[in-house]
Amino acid sequence: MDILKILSRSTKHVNKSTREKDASSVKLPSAGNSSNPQLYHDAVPNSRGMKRKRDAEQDDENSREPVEEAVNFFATKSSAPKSSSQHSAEQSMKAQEKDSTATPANLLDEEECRQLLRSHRLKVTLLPPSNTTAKKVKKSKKNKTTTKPKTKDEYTQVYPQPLMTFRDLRTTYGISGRMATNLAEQGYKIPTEVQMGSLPLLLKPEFALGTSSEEAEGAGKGKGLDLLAVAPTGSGKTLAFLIPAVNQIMQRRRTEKDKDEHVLQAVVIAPTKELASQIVNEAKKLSLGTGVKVVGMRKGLKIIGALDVEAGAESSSEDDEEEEEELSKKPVQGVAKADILVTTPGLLLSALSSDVPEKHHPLPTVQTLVLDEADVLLDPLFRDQTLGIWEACTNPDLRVTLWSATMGSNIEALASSTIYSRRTKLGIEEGSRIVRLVVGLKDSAIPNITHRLTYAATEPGKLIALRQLLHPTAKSADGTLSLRPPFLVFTQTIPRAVALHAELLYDIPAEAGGSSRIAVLHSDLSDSARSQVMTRFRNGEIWVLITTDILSRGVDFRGINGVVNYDVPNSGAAYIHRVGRTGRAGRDGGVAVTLYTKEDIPYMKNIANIIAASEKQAGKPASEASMQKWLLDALPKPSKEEKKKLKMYGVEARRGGLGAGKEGKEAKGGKGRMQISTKSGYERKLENNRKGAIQGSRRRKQEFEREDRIEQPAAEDTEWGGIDE
Ligand SMILES: Nc1ncnc2c1ncn2[C@@H]1O[C@H](COP(=O)(O)OP(=O)(O)OP(=O)(O)O)[C@@H](O)[C@H]1O
Repeated sequence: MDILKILSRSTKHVNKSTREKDASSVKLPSAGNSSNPQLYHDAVPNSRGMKRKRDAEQDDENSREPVEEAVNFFATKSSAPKSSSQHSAEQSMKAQEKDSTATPANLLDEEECRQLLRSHRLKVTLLPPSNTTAKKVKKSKKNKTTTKPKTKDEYTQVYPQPLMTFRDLRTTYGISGRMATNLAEQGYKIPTEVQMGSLPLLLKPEFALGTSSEEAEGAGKGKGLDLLAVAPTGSGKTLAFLIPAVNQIMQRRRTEKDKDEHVLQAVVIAPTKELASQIVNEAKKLSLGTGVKVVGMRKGLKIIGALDVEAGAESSSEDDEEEEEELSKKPVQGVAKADILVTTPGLLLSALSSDVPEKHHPLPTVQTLVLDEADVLLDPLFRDQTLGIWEACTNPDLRVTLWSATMGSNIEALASSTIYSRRTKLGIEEGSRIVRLVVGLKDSAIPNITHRLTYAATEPGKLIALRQLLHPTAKSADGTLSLRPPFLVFTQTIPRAVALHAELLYDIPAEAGGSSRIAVLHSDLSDSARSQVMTRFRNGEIWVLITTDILSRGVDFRGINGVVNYDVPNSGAAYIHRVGRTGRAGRDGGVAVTLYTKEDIPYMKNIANIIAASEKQAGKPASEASMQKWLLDALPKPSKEEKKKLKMYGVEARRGGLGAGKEGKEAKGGKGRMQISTKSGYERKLENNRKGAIQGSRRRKQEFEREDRIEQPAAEDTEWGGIDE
């Protein structure tokens, strides 16, 4: 099944010709248009006739931007005419291929930057320089009210130099030749919007902000900047934070005597092991041959570079050696001598815990702290752990970058108050500026996904609907709907994921791989089982992966065709992240199906609004919108309390296994497997084998009849017909 190989995100370098050959053989829809990973190319006229326009329905702060009348903010990349930026990116790419003599890019004037950033829907603002934010947040805690840090109007918009091509990283921003080669070998040519906006700022802030307003001072004068970046799912945020991290380490090495010593300089935190291990792979590919060492945190790993909290003395290299020697006698523990450490918050914090209660070993050498999926990391579930690590980073030159496709104003407020209060604690008088970068419509799904809401009267009805997606040849209530594998199915709880897996286990006939094609992944599985499932899914051995929100964030399966929300997500943000597992890096054709019953109706408004906004972004005419206005208007608006409850506990009827009501309640909190079928698993297996045999015999007959006319492919190359459209 070579079509499924594109799921892989391996650590191997891919030879260009092989990659092109693979890509051309790929027929999957979401592997379609990926020649340009950018999402937006709004046309920007040359005339300077500015006019303020406010879109009443776009109640996001992006709508406050002055926009030029001719800019079509809802144009899709396919329908929008090629903008100057797109032309220049393509031209630069061609020039890069032809001409290897590198000259630095010219500094664009502010108006040019403004136009380019606008055409890619990039908005960059400086957060207020004072510590007003911190004060307000503290006050709000006391009064138990939520206060926004400052009004949006008080943020200052700036227009940094955009990155037009990856070649400029070498010629203008000074990354090493080896890293530039690694990027080229991975096939990266045109930067995505978030890379376009953030890389100049993080690599050379003084250059990037050189032509910008006076407000940019400070950030541009050697104090650097901290960054909050909000950019769509699958838009390349990983590279955007890894390139500056690796570059900073290489710069230090160039100037230091002991070039080969590994000093922990960057920590990347991600909420799940799966995401952390994916980031490790990406970082390794990027730093291949640079001498930069990337380590993924594991249980029992001791961090070299952490100070002893009681002794308060910095570990000398002698101490390190003794420590290492000591630890080498204990096989359970390892020692992380790394330049970059990638970790989940709990793992690192427990490695830093000391005998002094509430005190952690500090990490004084860390100068870059990256929070990937920052809104989750600063959400109550992980907040204390993340802030604990942040506090342990005591280096006065620490720069923090926060990344996500969704970031509420409460998270922004918490991030900036933490930056300011940390400064006060460390006695840093004047620090870096906090920059916020937003790509596209904030908190919206990417515009190239097709969304479907499918109503089922009852819980078993959802199972029928899911089977119809699996077997679209069967008579379907929605005949237009079909989903090609591979796809992900999200449930609300672990018991429901387990039960659904058991229910569907024998749905794929043995001749197509049978039960091995369907798998389940959740946090109750062992680490090795989880990573095995991930590998099999990436290799295309698994076609349908049933999971919980554990895979909703950050995980990148390149060729995934669809996402099924078997259970509605617990929040609008959860919807955006779940469906964002498809249609990545600008690929078209991803489908997101959400099944719902009457129990879910009170919570559908949020999702419906996101779908409507995303379709509007994609330029879909109202007549073709999957969210018809009458449905949007008819859905009840959940109260704040209901939203909070939903986020914390999910839909009540689904807190247990597949059965609702009493059955569900019994399974609440339990890990038991529940089934809604009246037949035993064995009976269902026999029945499915029988069905598979009948289907197989029918197909063999058809194939036999066709044999005279066409050349028959080898048996192992044929796909199981049940899943095809
Ligand atoms: N400039 C680029 N050109 C082509 N592909 C790219 C580019 N940058 C990143 N990609 C690819 O895009 C995919 C998504 O990237 P990444 O996982 O970093 O997205 P993300 O923004 O972190 O998404 P999420 O919000 O879901 O975590 C990856 O397969 C990556 O290799």
